[in-house]
Amino acid sequence: MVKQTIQIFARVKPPARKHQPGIYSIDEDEKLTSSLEIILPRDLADGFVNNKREIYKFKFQRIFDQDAKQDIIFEVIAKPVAESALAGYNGTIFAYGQTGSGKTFTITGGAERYSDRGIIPRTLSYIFKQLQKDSSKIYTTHISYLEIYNECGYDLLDPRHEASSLEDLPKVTILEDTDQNIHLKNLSLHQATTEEEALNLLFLGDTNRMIAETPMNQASTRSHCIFTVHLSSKEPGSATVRHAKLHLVDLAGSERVAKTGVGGLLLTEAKYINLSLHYLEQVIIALSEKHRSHIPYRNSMMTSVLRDSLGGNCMTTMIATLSLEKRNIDESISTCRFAQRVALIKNEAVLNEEIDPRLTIIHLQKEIQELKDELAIVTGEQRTEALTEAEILQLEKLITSFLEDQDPEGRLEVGADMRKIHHCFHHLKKLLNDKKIPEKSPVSSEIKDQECQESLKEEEYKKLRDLLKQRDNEINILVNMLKKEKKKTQDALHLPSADRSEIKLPQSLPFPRGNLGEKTLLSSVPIQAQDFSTSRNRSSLLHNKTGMREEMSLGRQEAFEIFKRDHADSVTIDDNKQILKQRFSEAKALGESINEARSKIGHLKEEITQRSIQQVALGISESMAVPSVPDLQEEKLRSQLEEEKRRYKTMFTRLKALKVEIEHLQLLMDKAKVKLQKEFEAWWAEEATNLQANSPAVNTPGHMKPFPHSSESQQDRSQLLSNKSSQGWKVQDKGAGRFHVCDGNARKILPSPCPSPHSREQSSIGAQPEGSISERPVSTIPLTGDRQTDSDILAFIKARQNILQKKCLGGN
Ligand SMILES: Nc1ncnc2c1ncn2[C@@H]1O[C@H](COP(=O)(O)OP(=O)(O)OP(=O)(O)O)[C@@H](O)[C@H]1O
Repeated sequence: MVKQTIQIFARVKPPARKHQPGIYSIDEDEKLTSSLEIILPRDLADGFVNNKREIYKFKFQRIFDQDAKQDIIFEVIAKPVAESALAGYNGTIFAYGQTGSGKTFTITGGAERYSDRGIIPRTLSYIFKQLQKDSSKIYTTHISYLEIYNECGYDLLDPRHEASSLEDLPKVTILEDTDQNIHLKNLSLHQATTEEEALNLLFLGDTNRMIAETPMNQASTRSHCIFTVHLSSKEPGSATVRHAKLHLVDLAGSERVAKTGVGGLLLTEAKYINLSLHYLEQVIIALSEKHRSHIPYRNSMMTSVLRDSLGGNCMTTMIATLSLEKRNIDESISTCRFAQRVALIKNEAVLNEEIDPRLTIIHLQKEIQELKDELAIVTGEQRTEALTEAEILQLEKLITSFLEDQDPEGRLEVGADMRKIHHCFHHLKKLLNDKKIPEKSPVSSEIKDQECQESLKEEEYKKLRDLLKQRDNEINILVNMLKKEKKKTQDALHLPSADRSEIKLPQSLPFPRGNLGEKTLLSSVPIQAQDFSTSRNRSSLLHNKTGMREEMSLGRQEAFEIFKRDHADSVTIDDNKQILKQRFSEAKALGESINEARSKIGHLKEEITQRSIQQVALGISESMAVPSVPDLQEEKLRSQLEEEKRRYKTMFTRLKALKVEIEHLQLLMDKAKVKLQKEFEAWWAEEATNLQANSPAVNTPGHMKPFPHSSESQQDRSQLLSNKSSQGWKVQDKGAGRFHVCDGNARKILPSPCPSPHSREQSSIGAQPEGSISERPVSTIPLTGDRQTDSDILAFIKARQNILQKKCLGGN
């Protein structure tokens, strides 16, 4: 059992703008703890005489200032917890702080750089590396990802749904058994056998979380998320299984409702969050008070789920995230106060061991059989019929292996069958006698002579056999040499290409099939154009998750292209693309070097073997003894071989690290794509609604006739799609479901490149000089009367026009 108080750490977020100096200071001098001093500037508004406290001092295990990087946070905070989880103890790391103070950044990581990955991906990476190293145990790893929003739990790892809102995800409920253990109904557990699989699960959960959030529900801010790694370990053959859970928790923003000044749904949410954080605080207060018998865990879902982490069987660590800007001072002080209380809580972590029921059953069955056999001997209920041939053969085999067994403790297991026991004794007696008779019995001279002659014959026979063996070897060596010479001649004479490629291709690859190694090493196709198999999975996941239509209408596609190009995140995406390209080419180059090293190793090995064969051949032809130590040349070859192996290993390790980095970058890019798509869809829907509102002709029920599928109308449609001239469009009611589209209306729905209100305003005003487009010829555009299709058609026109306008402006 390990008794430990909850460890508390603080992390200060870098300010958005340079903040006022002297707001806080960190004192690292004190042994084992650091202290944070928050200095509250005296406000003249409070009058000259005020007794408001000015300096607040808080102690933490360690305080990470603004420049602390993610790797240090992992090393100091998360690694020890991950280590104890691997040893079989439950662990929890939770981040607490106001909105925007860096909780998600610390727990999950930033979305821009690989180096920004947070505690979860780094912990997964660490755990899987350790599992690979430890072959003394059998490990199984499962992942779950729970989101708690407004006191309801949701399973973020539900693969069946195309979640477009949180309510689409399965609801998780709490069940309590008679021993007061908490069980989460509907929370799925997914086995992850590799780091990659675990990261994909994290990605799936984060994507579900992102997609399910709407502007009214910024889930990341208003929900609690618990990512859990469930580890089980067992020594081979042992019936004892150890279970450990590692919770990585991103709590909702801790700000007070009064300060946020919200109403409506947001107020309800804020109340829930505040309520659940209030209950968390109550639990913590109760735990920090001595002699409190009742701890109000059941008041909220979060405290119920984290019951073991707070005052229970768990090694728990809290990270107080602080945004120490002047306007956030009050919130920061309350976060620190909360942390000070948390630091008083003592947990008692125990190893969670249980006996594997399957193994227990096997043991019990064996015991029952042994007892039955014993009983049969005691009661004399023995079988009397003779042993069969097969049984005798089996027994003799058992006896032979028993006699050959070097283990003095080894047992001859024949069960409680008296017939078998008797047979074993007889057989052993026979063996013993057969061995002893020649030693003990008087030997006649005649027999001795005979034996002597026999042993002479034996010797001669042995000599001849050795000679034959030697000749065989010589023949083999010569045949091999001949083969090699023949091959060389064939190579020189240009073998057919298929044979050559066979020789060139490496026999084995640094990575299993379908992985980076294969593609990097073997293909001549540029590496950028390729994708990992996992990434293919991800992209289908992306489609599933966004509900992205496989084929967008042309107009929508064009609008999306413009939207994407001008989106604020496009710089990050482009940067990441560049980094990804670099990493790909580095991986490709490394793959090639690895291949070279591999073939060099092969050549060196072959040269060494060749040399040895030559030595042997020389020895045979000149009747010389083969030297027992390698000559200088061979030694040189061997040291070159060692050097090449070292180089290979270094490159291989780097390639593995690159693979992980590439996959992470791909995840980041996929996430950015999902976000972009989501924002585009929202913007598109909004524009379509505006368009419907601004286009009375389309709204008038009398004109909403379905689009007739006549050849004429199809011609109109194809005319629209094939019209590549720079025309403006305006919608005019022409009756019978037909509309004229010209510039006036179309300009109202121009896709704004960036969905900010400011840019939308700009786009609705239009950058085109007045009259330059509206004077252009009016064309007939057939609208279908279907809201979605019509807005697609109109948006297509607008997107085209936007491009044309840009072209015009560029031309001017
Ligand atoms: N230590 C840091 N270094 C660099 N950027 C950071 C750091 N901490 C936070 N940020 C950035 O600050 C912004 C807000 O951080 P984050 O989303 O992690 O806050 P949060 O506390 O999780 O907020 P919420 O409660 O809304 O979820 C993000 O853009 C993040 O990248």
